[in-house]
Amino acid sequence: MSAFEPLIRAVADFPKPGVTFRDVTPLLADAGGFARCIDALAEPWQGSAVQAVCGIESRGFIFGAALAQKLHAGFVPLRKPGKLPPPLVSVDYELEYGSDRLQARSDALRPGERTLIVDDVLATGGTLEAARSLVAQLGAELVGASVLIELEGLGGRARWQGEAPLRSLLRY
Ligand SMILES: O=P(O)(O)OC[C@H]1O[C@H](OP(=O)(O)OP(=O)(O)O)[C@H](O)[C@@H]1O
Ligand SMILES: Nc1ncnc2[nH]cnc12
Repeated sequence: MSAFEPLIRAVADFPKPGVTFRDVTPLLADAGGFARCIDALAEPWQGSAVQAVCGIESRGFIFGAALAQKLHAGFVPLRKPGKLPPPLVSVDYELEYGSDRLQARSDALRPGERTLIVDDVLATGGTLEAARSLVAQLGAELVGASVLIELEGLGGRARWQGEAPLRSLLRY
């Protein structure tokens, strides 16, 4: 078991019956655990010359911003609708419990900018695939994606398209 796995709380039947919610707030509240988690997320990308980290609203902002600092990269928020002013690029996607839209400023990434996508959880993979599509629309170079938690039963990895590696620290 990893050092920070005990800091993730499993909550049955949240936010709806049948879903086991993986709550990362105890991990965030633990200074040492959170620091070790960011170190572990950063480790595979240390030699990859990452220039921008895209974090997905909202829990992906927390891990993505800390990871961007660790990798000496900029941070780009990929946001839910109605949060960013135009001009924007947008992608619609399906969630484990609903549907949503992800947006970025149309000049958020430079063409060819070496970009890493970060989120807390990979479930059905719709969110991460939407983020990949936004990065492609912006003309950046996708280095890869990292998530803290991969829910293996939900098929998210199979939806991930292209050559860029997808890494997860914990799998359930
Ligand atoms: O792989 P998927 O099935 O697409 O699901 C994963 C996404 O679901 C959660 O986000 P949520 O929309 O609940 O937002 P939050 O981070 O604001 O809580 C999680 O933070 C991921 O972004
Ligand atoms: N089971 C889950 N736990 C936490 N975040 C999630 N996002 C999508 N599915 C989730």
